[in-house]
Amino acid sequence: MASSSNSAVYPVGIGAVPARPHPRVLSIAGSDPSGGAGIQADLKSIAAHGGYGMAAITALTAQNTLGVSAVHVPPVEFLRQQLDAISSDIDIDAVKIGMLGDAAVIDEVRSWLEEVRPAVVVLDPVMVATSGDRLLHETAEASLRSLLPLADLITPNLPELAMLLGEPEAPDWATALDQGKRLAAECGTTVLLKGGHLAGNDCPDALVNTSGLLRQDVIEVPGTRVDTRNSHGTGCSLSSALATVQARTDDWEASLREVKPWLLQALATADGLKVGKGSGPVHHFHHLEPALNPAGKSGDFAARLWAEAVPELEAIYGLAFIQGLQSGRLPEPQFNYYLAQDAIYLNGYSRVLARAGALAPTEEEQLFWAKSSQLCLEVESELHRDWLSTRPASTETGPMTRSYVDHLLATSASGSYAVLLAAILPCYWLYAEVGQQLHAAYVQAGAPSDHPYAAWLKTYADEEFAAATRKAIDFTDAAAAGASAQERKAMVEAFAQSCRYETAFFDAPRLFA
Ligand SMILES: Nc1ncnc2c1ncn2[C@@H]1O[C@H](COP(=O)(O)OP(=O)(O)OP(=O)(O)O)[C@@H](O)[C@H]1O
Ligand SMILES: Cc1ncc(COP(=O)(O)O)c(N)n1
Repeated sequence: MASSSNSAVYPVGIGAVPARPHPRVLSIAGSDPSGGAGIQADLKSIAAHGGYGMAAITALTAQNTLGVSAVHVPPVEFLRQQLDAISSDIDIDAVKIGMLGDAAVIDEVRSWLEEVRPAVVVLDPVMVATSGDRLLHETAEASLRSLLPLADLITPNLPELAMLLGEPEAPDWATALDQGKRLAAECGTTVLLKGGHLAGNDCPDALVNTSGLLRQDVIEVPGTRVDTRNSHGTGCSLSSALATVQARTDDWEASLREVKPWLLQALATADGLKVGKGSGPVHHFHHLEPALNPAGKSGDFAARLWAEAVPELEAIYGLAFIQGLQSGRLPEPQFNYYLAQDAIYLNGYSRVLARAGALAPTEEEQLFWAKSSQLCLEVESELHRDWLSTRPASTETGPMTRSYVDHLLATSASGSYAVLLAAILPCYWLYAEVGQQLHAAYVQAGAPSDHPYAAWLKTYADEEFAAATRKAIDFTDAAAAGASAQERKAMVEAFAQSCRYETAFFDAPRLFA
């Protein structure tokens, strides 16, 4: 199933930075011995994105998940020795700058940056920790402002943004965007606005640059707020991940679209780490566990279904269609066939989702399925408008599409909400998994702009779709909890059948295009 948004076609930036599969990324930041923020978070985040991490320590903190109890800033001469030791030997592809502590440290970093001029510089203007403890001396705020023009990207949270402009904190996102534009124009750089400090369910981020460097002045990437207190170090993790991915893609938008879903999943899985009594760290390496495997978070039943899905997932990765899509060698008629069949499928799927809405036991679920049903139709018309209007492809329903939709319709006629959800789920779950994998592989390969399916592959990093998938999993799990033994057996069968159709659907272009 095609993802719900994000399918705009945009060019990959062609800049001076060559694509590098394993960027050498230096973090210049403070140490958090409890491992959640500072250089410790940066090194994990860089490694999680395939970079080679290095660290020059500006300050030592004594802190844990409850707060900072002491800060020690070593002599700046020693910081300079660390920086020189690295840059005299190693080519640095990207630098992330975090806690600086005081004005002398800022001056030293500025003088080193002016000499070495790394290709990518991301500056996270760390001032106050989540716990409320100061990490930058008050007298150093003016020095920090003067460092901003040396960065390619600045990543302030809303209080930091306000401080850098000398204005009150933005009460809403629209004001924050306005402040971001002014800061970007003032410093001649790109600003990443972060929505973590907003009230409400949304956690958007936005790249802002008013000089024409981006596709448009403001590029917003939406995000749903994860309900967790374990968000220590999100800012550090985000900025170092962006530095790493940017060294590979040379495209801030592509970098943010890759990093944001990763960060949301790191937050969504943070509670499982069980570190400390306060605001614990995020899970940087959640993707080493099956990305959406709910074994920890959801109930046993979803885990059991997942066990059914794994062999199908492996079969999908082995398909010539998927490999061709990834390598770019997929014959175009097959791609066109796939898109046309996807549009037909989505029309049928939308009817089945509407039926789930009709059977749903709670208003929350009813609303979710009704909205999903509508979204399917929107994606169907988007496919026709943006992708199929210029491509020759048959509009006839292919045999696999027909069989898959017939299976879903038959299940929806059974009247069991639980069994219907089990049949619906693979389209979300497998698509989200395959999409994430294909997108990651594309970015890992340096996001080549001459890849014939680049625009399509970019649509796969869709956090909204990943969030909807998690919801669909949770609803299925809850439905299983209230189902009879017989229904649960039927659920496993319906789920397994849909998984097989998912594989067949991806294989159909090879056979029928
Ligand atoms: N609860 C949450 N759910 C989803 N995303 C979040 C949440 N909290 C923060 N984020 C995201 O994390 C990133 C960091 O945002 P935030 O505004 O919290 O920055 P910060 O204050 O510098 O981070 P830190 O908490 O490390 O100090 C952004 O991408 C933001 O959208
Ligand atoms: C060394 C260091 N650097 C940065 C932060 C900010 O992270 P957070 O705002 O999540 O506490 C921190 N607490 N410690």
